[in-house]
Amino acid sequence: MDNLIDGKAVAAQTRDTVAKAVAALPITPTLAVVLVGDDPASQVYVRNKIKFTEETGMRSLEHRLPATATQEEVVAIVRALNADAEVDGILVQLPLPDHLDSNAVIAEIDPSKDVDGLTEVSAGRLVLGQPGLRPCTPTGSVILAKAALGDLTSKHCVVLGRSILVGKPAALMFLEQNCTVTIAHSRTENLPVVCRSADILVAAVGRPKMVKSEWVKAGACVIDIGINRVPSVKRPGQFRLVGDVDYRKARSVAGAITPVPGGVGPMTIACLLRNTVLAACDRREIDRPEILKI
Ligand SMILES: Nc1nc2c(c(=O)[nH]1)N[C@@H](CN(C=O)c1ccc(C(=O)N[C@@H](CCC(=O)O)C(=O)O)cc1)CN2
Repeated sequence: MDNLIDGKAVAAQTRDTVAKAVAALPITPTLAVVLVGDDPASQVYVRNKIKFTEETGMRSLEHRLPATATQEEVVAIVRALNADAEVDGILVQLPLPDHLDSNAVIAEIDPSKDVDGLTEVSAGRLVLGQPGLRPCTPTGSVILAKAALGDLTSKHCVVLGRSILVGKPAALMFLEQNCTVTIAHSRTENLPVVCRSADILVAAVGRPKMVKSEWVKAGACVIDIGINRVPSVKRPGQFRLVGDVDYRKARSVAGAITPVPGGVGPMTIACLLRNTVLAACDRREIDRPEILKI
């Protein structure tokens, strides 16, 4: 059954489009990445962010701080990057070590360089329907849904999850695509019934395989944002990645579905690159490249 939405392939296409947009610009956008501590997954993500930034023709700067870094030290780096006219985008890799206040660090980022779309200004622009920098994972989810369905106008989109980082912005971004949006969550009554009413079901709850195949309407498009590490049965002592959807069974019901891994995850980095170009254009009063429109 060919109903898999290939996030790796769409991410590669998105990076190609970003590279074309960069090649046509009169400037070279610069992304600064801040990594605090030595979380192994964060190190991999940051390595890939830097690699793809450079592969798409942009410049990257990397700032690494030890896990013992103080709030003041992290904030000082962000402030220095805010003041550096060469820097177009600032990304602070999350999660930060527990003793640091992530919200306070994010609040320091100059909104014009907020390529993660996480500052209050970016969130406010999204709510108000104003142009701005949208969060990367929700953007990737919209691009994948469009890759499967084309125009999303009038589709009923159910977003399962209401986190500030993913669920809420995803709901608003599907609304921007003229979907009729329902936000569902752990206290929603008849959750399976609500989910089964969706043309597009976006799962962002962070609970492994919570969404069962019976929750999926026949032919629906399922976007699984969950990336959960669970113990591997085949390889004791090791972990494997699963989404929020029971993929194997849901795949036989859905019209289109993203896998985990290989679905929304790779789009997160591709959309970060896209945001870096958009931030560079906005800051330098260059029109946003038409080919980067969603
Ligand atoms: N500042 C940010 N921090 C974090 C973000 C973010 O968007 N901004 N998101 C995640 C981590 N993340 C990017 O930073 C990210 C997560 C997952 C993937 C990805 O491609 N996942 C693969 C599987 C990779 C694996 O084997 O572990 C997949 O799903 O196929 C890319 C980026 C939290 N922090």
